[in-house]
Amino acid sequence: MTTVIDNSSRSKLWRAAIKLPIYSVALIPLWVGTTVAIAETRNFNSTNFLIFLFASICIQVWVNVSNDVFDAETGVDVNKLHSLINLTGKETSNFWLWFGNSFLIIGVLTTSLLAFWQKDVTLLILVLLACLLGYSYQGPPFRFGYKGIGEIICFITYGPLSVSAAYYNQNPTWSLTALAASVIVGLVTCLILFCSHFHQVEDDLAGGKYSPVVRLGTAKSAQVLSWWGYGIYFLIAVFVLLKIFPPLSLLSFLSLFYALKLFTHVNNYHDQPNQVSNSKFIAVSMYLSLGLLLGIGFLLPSV
Ligand SMILES: C/C(=C\COP(=O)(O)OP(=O)(O)O)CCC[C@H](C)CCC[C@H](C)CCCC(C)C
Ligand SMILES: O=C(O)C1=CC(=O)c2ccccc2C1=O
Repeated sequence: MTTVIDNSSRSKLWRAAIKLPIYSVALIPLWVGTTVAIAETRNFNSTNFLIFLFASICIQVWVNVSNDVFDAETGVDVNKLHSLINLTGKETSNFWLWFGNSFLIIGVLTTSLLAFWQKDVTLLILVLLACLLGYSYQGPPFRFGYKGIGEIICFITYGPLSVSAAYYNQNPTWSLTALAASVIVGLVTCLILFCSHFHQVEDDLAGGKYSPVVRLGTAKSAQVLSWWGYGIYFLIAVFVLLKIFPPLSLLSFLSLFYALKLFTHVNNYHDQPNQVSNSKFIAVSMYLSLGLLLGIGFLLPSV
């Protein structure tokens, strides 16, 4: 059977393929790491911030484009109409691979330039480590995301590695507050990835991808999601009690509005792919509001 796609559906598919909301994962670690550094040093290097933001966005383009290329090879994306490869044809795979790789090269070169100016390779090492782990999530021969350990990689890369890199880019040393904040950012980022698996169980199983949701089943995964989410707020409260975070970090609790919406939605529709497919975007709203408010909580006491 041939699926006929009209122009307006096609432009919707292209918008979905570009995944604009997902680019928040390149912004929030940078925002949180930078606000902790500003709170501790009362200095802000806007040039370093903007250059690293540019590098992070380039690297995120590579993550997204190469994911579609690698997933087309295993067949897990056969029903994902907004995969770049399904939109433009299998023969364009090599083009997209190199399109993505050029963004990776630009991102790494830009980070190298920053490291060169700072006369310190730490930033570059952190970013290279994140990229290597990012590749191992989706690229051959590793494809760790297919083995159900993608969430761990996601936590390390978008949490401790990215937030520490952003902090180090402003203040070349280590900080307990930045490390604690990176744990929070990492845990919320994994929550987005976890939510993205609910509607893909059938295709993932067929393509040999054993995501945590495939392994646990959707009902148990929905419960895990709620515990995981509440655990994040509990951890923020613990960091405040231990005085690692300022009391104003509790502003991030306002994001509970999206968190509760997410937990209810996924618990109601975990086994209905059409209904649960938007949970990833509710998770992005929770992530964005939590991350932005956490950063504001760090900044306000130093204003
Ligand atoms: C592409 C990713 C998830 C989507 O995967 P999946 O194929 O399961 O879902 P779809 O079928 O819906 O597409 C993201 C994977 C991210 C990876 C675990 C880690 C990447 C790390 C980056 C290189 C870190 C960037 C650091 C920068 C911000 C300094
Ligand atoms: O396309 C996706 O589903 C995701 C892409 C992506 O880059 C990312 C990064 C960090 C956490 C989750 C996700 C996705 O879910």
